[in-house]
Amino acid sequence: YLAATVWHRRFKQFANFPQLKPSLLWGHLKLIHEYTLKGPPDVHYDPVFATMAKELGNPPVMFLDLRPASYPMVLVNSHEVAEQVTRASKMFAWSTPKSPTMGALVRLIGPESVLMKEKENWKQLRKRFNPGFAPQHLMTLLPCILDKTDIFMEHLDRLASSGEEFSMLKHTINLTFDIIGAITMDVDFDAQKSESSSQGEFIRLYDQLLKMYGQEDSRFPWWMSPMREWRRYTLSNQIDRLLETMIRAKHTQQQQQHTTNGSSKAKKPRDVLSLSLQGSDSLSRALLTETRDQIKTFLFAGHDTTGILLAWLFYEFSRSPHVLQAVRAELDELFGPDAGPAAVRARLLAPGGEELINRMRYATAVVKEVLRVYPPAGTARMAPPGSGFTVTAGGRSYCLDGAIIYNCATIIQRDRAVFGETADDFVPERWLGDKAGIMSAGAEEESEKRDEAGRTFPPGAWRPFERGPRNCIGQDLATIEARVIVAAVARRYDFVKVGLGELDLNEKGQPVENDKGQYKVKAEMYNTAQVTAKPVDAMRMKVRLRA
Ligand code: HEM
Repeated sequence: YLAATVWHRRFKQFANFPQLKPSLLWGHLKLIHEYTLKGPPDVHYDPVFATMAKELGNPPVMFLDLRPASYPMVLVNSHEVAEQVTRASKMFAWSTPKSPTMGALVRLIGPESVLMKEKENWKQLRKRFNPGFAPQHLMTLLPCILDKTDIFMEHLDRLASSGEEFSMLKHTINLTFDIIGAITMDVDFDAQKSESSSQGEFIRLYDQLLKMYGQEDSRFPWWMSPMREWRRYTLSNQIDRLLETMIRAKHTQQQQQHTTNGSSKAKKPRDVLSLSLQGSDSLSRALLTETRDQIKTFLFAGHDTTGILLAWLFYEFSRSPHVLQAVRAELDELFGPDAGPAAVRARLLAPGGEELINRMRYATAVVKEVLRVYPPAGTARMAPPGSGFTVTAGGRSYCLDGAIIYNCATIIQRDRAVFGETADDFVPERWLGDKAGIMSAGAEEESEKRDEAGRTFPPGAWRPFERGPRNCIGQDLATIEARVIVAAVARRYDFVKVGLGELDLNEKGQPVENDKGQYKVKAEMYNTAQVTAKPVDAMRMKVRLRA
């Protein structure tokens, strides 16, 4: 009976899906391992899956049997199927439920996190926190983003004068952590303090917790390494206590302001936490836990992905001379010839400054292209077994019940059928045909995108923030942040990659352009998996002050 069951599950249950031949004992795990060994051993699993899918002729969905290590998985390679998974349907009013594998993140984001909640519970949370991420509100936070960017530039100035090599990702992640801390809680976490000894207790603990989520740490389930799980648990608990103290203090402060000043006179708080606590006279245990876990989620989701976006963006500046030139020309036109931080700040904070961000058309296209080529995150869903959740692709129907459904943004956003021959290349110009709402990734009613050559892109083909009701709450924040930082930084520094991705100079020591207008590099950079997809060497770079 056992043998028949295993045989059925392995070879019959998902037999109608395109797939490479599984092994009876290891399903596709052995094959994934073999394909991984064809490239660098620490490469992210997305390119490995992409190679496997290519072998099958790039089907819209591909089955990967991860049993006994995990659930069986359906890899979604087509934007049409991805849309069916993430849109609201009769069966799932707020799109297909999240995958139980999200539970691996529980110590980072908390059990009550909006990322993991479903149905009404999720809807209430999203409603409660949405106002803090509305674009008009975010624009009022420009001074805060600029303050933190100034500190980032102080570091870059110092590194430029010393000529040292450094990790760009570490710096961008510290910058985005400081920004998200200020925006969500109005707290200065001092993540950008150069001496780690002078950083606060919170950053120290948080840093330790993040370090426990490396590629190796996440490869095996918790019961195979109970000590690691225990350490995560204790660190997470310590972080929870600190956050709870901060939330209580904020609540008390709000209550006091309310009684002493009267609501009309009091300076209106702008941070996400204060906005979400408004109208809550008492802070019950349940409200405290719920709020703590959302703040924890925002801190994690809001810094890691945006830091990665910036690191890849500066990498592209280092090897795509025409892109950097076009960004600088646009900034000269919009912000005037003075590229100094004070001048950029003054222009952004003057009346009409916010409008400038929306007019950064080329820089916006660059951000969009970075997110297309190097998406930091994706979504994994699962329809309950027996629910009959079915998608159609290429005239065939596939029932996805009981399998992890992984929308693989790396594959979807490099689809040749959509992006043509240049699908793998970095070409920001493809987005210049977009109308004003270039960043409106989540707007379902959006019309098709058009590139300069008049080619159209279906809106679902660009999904770094995912789409549908469960799309990213912080997408406007991330893209506003990125554009403000580009405005401040792009004309001040030249970026030089060192190590992997270093330029391949000619005998005269000059960079050489390839036929795509990019400098040739000695070896290609790639992503590794550390919860999200991160540049493998944490983006080793040098910067030079521009002459
Ligand atoms: C470049 C930056 C970012 C990228 C690429 C990104 C990507 C994503 C993706 C793919 C999802 C869907 C996850 C899933 O379905 O499991 C998501 C959800 C989410 N993101 Fe982001 N994100 C970014 C920035 C931010 C920022 C700045 C915040 C700020 C708080 C944030 C907060 C969230 C939250 C709370 C969710 C869950 C939304 C829900 O389930 O209702 N993200 N993000």
